[in-house]
Amino acid sequence: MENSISALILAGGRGTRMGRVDKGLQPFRGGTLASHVLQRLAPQVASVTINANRNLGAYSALGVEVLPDELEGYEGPLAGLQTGLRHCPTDLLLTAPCDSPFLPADLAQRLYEALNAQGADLAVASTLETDEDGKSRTQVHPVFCLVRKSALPALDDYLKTGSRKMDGWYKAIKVAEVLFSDAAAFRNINTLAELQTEEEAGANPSLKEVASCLSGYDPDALPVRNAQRIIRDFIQPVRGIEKVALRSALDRVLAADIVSPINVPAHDNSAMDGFAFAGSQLKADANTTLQVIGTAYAGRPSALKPGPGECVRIMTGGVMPDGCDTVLPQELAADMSDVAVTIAPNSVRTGDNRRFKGEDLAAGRPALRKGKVIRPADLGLVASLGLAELPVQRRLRVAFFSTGDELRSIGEALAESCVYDSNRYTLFGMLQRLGCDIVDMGIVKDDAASLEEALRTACECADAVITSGGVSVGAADYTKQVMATLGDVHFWKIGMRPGRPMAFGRIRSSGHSAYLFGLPGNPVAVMVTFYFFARHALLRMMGADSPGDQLLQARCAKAIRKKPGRTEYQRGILSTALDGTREVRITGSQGSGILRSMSEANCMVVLHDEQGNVAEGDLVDVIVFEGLV
Ligand SMILES: Nc1nc2c(c(=O)[nH]1)N[C@H]1C(S)=C(S)[C@@H](COP(=O)(O)OP(=O)(O)OC[C@H]3O[C@@H](n4cnc5c(N)ncnc54)[C@H](O)[C@@H]3O)O[C@H]1N2
Ligand code: MOO
Ligand SMILES: [Mg+2]
Repeated sequence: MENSISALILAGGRGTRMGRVDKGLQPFRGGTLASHVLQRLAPQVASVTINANRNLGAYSALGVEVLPDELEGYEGPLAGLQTGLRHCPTDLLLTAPCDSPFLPADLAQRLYEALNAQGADLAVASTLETDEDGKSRTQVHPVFCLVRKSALPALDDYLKTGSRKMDGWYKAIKVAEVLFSDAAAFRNINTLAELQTEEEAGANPSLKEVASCLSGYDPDALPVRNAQRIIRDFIQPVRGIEKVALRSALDRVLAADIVSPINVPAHDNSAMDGFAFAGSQLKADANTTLQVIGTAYAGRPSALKPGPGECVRIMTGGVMPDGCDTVLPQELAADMSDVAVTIAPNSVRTGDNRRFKGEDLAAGRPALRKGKVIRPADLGLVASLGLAELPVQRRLRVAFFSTGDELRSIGEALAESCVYDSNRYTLFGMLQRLGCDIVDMGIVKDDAASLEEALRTACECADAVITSGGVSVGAADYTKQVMATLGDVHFWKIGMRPGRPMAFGRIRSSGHSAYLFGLPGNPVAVMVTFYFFARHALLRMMGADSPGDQLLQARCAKAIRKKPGRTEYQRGILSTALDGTREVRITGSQGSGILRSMSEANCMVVLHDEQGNVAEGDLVDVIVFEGLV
């Protein structure tokens, strides 16, 4: 379908209601209105063109073709459509105005289906609107349409009559109307005040708005990648920067670019203990003998300036004397004494063994980028710049508790049919490793009042709240009910194993808000949902660059059974086989209550949605638990 449709963004208006500004170029949520429309349309069609009558260069900068109206004088959207159809590279043209950044992700698909089903020339979107007196009526949105290129002659004829009304033209062609359920997706931004309001709302979009960016969002059958995408788009980084002493910055997130105040190294210097000289003196086919005029030590400035036929004895790190560009390591000398050195042909080339000023870090250039999680090498790098402190993002505060009447804490007697609470300990470990400030709220009984109180307290004291248990369909679970009353929370069934049920959203209490991760109760499911959803989200909240999950491939030592249609995270042991290749085997039983499978593992085997059974010897993706840094 996509191949037969190209899209046209209508940006050719005067922007009268916006004070004659160029609407499409108004800044909006980190881009412009037009760039948001482009982002929404591009995945739905083969190519996108913009119809604009001014600032053509600024529109071209979006990387698409820009066409002005062929009719002169800002003649409205039909003039844009005429130009678009004339140049349309496909049989079908989809249009949308430049001020509708929320347009549906399935606009092309739905219009296309209706166009074909009804054998129409044009399919147009409509929605149900409620009047002030409470009555519903259909609102047609003529600028959101899919038109056959073959309708161009009819449009040319209509425009020749002098008429310019979108729907006036419909009399000459066959039109299909398509009812969309989400009226909000078609809203356009007409005034600067509306733009401002939307900009502010955009800082905190609702989960529904974020989820609507994905076509076919179904909370009861959500692929892992879609859940990850919604979480990523919904989460906003927290604000707050502190300055800490260099050593305390380890594992923290850098809050600003660090620009090098100096060159490292500060001077050209020698990489070897040996003799420094001008390489132009080297003879190609005979020995070169140079007189030694003195010694340059590391850290001791010298004014030595060898002339023709001269060199300087130099130590590693010693500043290269004026006029020298080459160092002969002393062990390569054909002959040497305190006063002279002899260099055989081809034992060194001009420029060898010289380290350049600023080759590690150049003054004025960023040495480290904002968002980096500081590692040991970074501490050393910052030290080499002579900086004693670093600006880092404040630590995230994460509150968590376990839910379930069957849970007991360490130290309590284990009554019949009860289990000790292990989830708070795995969560503690995972959060500690991420560098969060932790608020452990213990075990909360499965009754509505206790759960509400716990969620409110957590929300008021933390940036994120993590709970475990009670998100499935069990009869004694109040967790979901209470979560739903406290904010914008969705309950998902994710296409994965373990970790199918999960709650995600944002809760509010007494003017505070916090992101909520309602993880499933099973101990392995808690860890898997933490690693593949909560962890990325928390890193994003911290403002950290997160490269995503780093997958390696390993040969499967034994066949694994796997159903296509869901992502499985099996616990594995990665090792090096006798032939030196990487090999992985599964840690026994993979039940989501078997925490031992996690403890014995050193990696996670990721079996993707589309993957089926894995045969012995097949390559599979794995994520290792521990890295070097
Ligand atoms: N009819 C259905 N039943 C279940 C479904 C389903 O789709 N339909 N999903 C299953 C899956 S998958 C999971 S995971 C669990 C999730 O259930 P809950 O989030 O409601 O969790 P609970 O019922 O409270 O607990 C599940 C299990 O885990 C043990 N648990 C809970 N918390 C802890 C803890 N802190 N430490 C140790 N163990 C804990 C709890 O005792 C239960 O055995 O639902 C399935 N059922
Ligand atoms: O999420 Mo559940 O642990 O898959 O069994
Ligand atoms: Mg349950």
